[in-house]
Amino acid sequence: MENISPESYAQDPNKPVSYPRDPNKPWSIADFEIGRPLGKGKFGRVYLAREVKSKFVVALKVIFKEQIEKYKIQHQLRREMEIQTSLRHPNILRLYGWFDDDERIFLILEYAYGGELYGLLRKNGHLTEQAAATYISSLSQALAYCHGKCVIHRDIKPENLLLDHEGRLKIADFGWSVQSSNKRKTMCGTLDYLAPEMVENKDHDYAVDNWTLGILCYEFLYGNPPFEAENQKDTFKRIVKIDLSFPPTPNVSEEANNLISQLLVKDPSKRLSIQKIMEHPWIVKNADPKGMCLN
Ligand SMILES: CCc1cccc(CC)c1NC(=O)n1cc2c(c1)/C(=N\C(=O)c1ccc(N3CCN(C)CC3)cc1)N=N2
Repeated sequence: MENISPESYAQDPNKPVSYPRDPNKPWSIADFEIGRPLGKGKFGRVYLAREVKSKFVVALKVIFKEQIEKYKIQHQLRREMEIQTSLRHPNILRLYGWFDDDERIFLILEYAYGGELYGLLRKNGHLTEQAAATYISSLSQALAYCHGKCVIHRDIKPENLLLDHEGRLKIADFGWSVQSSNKRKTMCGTLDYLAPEMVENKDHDYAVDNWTLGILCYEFLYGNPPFEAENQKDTFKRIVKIDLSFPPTPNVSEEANNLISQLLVKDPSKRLSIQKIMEHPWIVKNADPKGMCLN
């Protein structure tokens, strides 16, 4: 199923199936034609797939049950599925449903044609201020929506950000997200993106996602995360010290650095709120209101 017709990308991610389906009949692998592998993570692989009857294109994430047992991620996976199924936002990848067989669990995910934002960042080295501001604005809107539903993502990094066929950002992989009631203390995500209160294993709340927006904005514009170091220990030290510097870079404005400096603040209560991010002059001036960014 290699060359899927481009018009199928125009499929509406919120209307996955257009024919009446027996809600009690669970999906099975027989309902899908499997295409090329799209990517692989620690716990599974993702394949391009198409639902046979409706021809609706999806991404099918396959996770082996023995891996779930081996890494003891039952709770994390269940939380990811409950959270991502319940979220409906243009910048959050849809989880339409799931099914399983003896060995595997299958997640039926929205297909993001553009692939990982990470790929774009690596290819171009850095993003334009327009692209960076558009993605930070989209992320802010998605996070405002999540925080409104008491969900903290906690693991926003370029590898978990996908692009659809119109260059619209989609947050994927809610594997580390939590309902904010139970503030977990487990370390999660690579250190580069962790806020001080997380690396210092303190209680953390929504403001960790605001911190991460600062990290991402810096990385989008400068091509690497701000506290990158030779090893985790040094990254750790740089984060807790807020050892932040802006190399003089053409095409990166002072307003961008101003926004980043108001997010990478040690005291979580002093970080710019999501609302204030969306009203920041650099965002207002550079972000595409439709959230689309065809580089
Ligand atoms: C198992 C894989 C995995 C592990 C961990 C976290 C995540 C979330 C990102 C994932 N991926 C995941 O869940 N994914 C859910 C997905 C998904 C991944 C996806 N698309 C792609 O991965 C993709 C990759 C390259 C692509 N290209 C076409 C255009 N070319 C110019 C470049 C290549 C086009 C699409 N759509 N829904």
